[in-house]
Amino acid sequence: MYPDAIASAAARAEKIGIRALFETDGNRFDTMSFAQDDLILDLSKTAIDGEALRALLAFAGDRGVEAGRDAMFAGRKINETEGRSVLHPALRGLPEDGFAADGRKVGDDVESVLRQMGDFADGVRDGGETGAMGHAFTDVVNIGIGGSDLGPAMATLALRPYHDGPDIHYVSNVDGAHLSDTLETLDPRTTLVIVASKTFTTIETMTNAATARRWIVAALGEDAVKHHFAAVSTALDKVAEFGISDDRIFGFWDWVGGRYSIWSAIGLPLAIAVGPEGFREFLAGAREMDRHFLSAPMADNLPVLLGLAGWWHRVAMDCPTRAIIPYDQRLSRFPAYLQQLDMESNGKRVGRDGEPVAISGPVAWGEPGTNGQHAFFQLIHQGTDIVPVEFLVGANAHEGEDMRVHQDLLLANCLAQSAALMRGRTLDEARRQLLDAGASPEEADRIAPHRVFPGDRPSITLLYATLDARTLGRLIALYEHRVFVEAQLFGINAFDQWGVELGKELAKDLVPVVTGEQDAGDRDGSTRGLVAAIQALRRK
Ligand SMILES: O=P(O)(O)OC[C@H]1O[C@](O)(CO)[C@@H](O)[C@@H]1O
Repeated sequence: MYPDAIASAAARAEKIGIRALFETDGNRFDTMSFAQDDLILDLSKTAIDGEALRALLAFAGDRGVEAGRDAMFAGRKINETEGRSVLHPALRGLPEDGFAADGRKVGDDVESVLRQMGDFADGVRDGGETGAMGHAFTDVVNIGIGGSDLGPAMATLALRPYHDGPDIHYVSNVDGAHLSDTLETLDPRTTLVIVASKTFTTIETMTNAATARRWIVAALGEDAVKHHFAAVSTALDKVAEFGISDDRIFGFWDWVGGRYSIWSAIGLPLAIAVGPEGFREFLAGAREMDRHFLSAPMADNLPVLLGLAGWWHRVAMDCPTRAIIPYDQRLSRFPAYLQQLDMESNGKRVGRDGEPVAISGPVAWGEPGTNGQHAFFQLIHQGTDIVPVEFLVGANAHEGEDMRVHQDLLLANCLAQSAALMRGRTLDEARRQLLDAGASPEEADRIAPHRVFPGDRPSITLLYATLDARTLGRLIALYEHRVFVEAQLFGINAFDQWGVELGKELAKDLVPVVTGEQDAGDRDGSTRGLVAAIQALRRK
């Protein structure tokens, strides 16, 4: 499945452990941390040693990571099951980058939508764009799901210190509670609704959009729809049917995957929040990472190294999950965003050739630190499964000097967690500590095993100066490319998502059963039983 050199590096890693690597080389950070400008990737607290890294880099070469990357940037149709190019980097490119799909340059189209977004965002922000009764917009509701929600919602929260536009609300769930709880607080006269859907067919989004439309029409009349709605989609014909006026329709292209679309017009709510210039800085940050991915040698290339470390933990170390723990409250939606990016991309059971793969991408999960410490870190430190942790932390906070203690504590906690995971606490150390605290030898023997931390638990730290638009752009692009690198190593297509289809089909089929128009027929016994129970409970 993978070269002997990696297998022997993995066996050596199991035997030696991470703590011993630091004992033999106290300067390990110097050789195992890497940087793109002020963004630092620390791999030193993994079991990857120099030899393992060389073997992994050679494996990346064998798996055609560079060739695959070049094919993606050249606009080749690497999403073979959907017959599409994968060109999200073009959305943050400059004209001189020369991105092209189907042999046609795309830079002018991208720039023209960006200008349209910028003009509209400025209008919403300065009151030039108004509602049907001439009021400026105080609130924007983005209706979308998956890639049409998670990216802009995560980024709007992340860039809160730069948010000087109207309030932005995100509604994704078809559960009526989501829309109802949001609209309840808003005034239709001052609310703009953005319907964001690549396909403009997603049932959750279309249902929420129709309800929001009724809310606007009930308050302001049918004619208000054209003033209070905007749409982002690749399906311009379907948007027009909804009654949205042409100048409020923002297009993008089939070479942009939903979970890679934050850089497109899907980012419109973010542009309204932080302004078009802030949005351009965000794009520029991502482009910086693209250029780094394209030009840095493999051995210094952050997306390649992060991808190799991810693959190493998943395959060579056999860890089924990874935790993403931002020590940055404003990145609290980053783990959820990465779940779609990572698992919708690399959760595949067959490779590009249609043959089963032995292992695909890991489960990604997480919560911000320090909250996670008081919830699930117990398992990460002492449970029987190894969970590689990815810490993200900024050296600087946006809060003033009077709150400096918060950032100091945050940083100290982040560093403490990765150090504790790496070094652990031996039985002897635990026993000694108990004795020093006054325990009797019998008591120390009894309690010490519970206070042992095995250590040698891997973590990766991503350190940045400050969470601003440029850095957020770099971080997201880094993870996008990491997912791509891992897909190359697994041999799978990261850009389709057939695994979401079956549930959608069955849900459509079950609607008349739930409404009682059809009976459950010959569906499975559990579904029949649950439908009967729902109907009984609904009558109560
Ligand atoms: O933007 P759309 O077309 O509404 O799709 C929303 C999401 O649904 C999915 O297709 C999966 O259900 C995602 O890939 C996508 O981001």
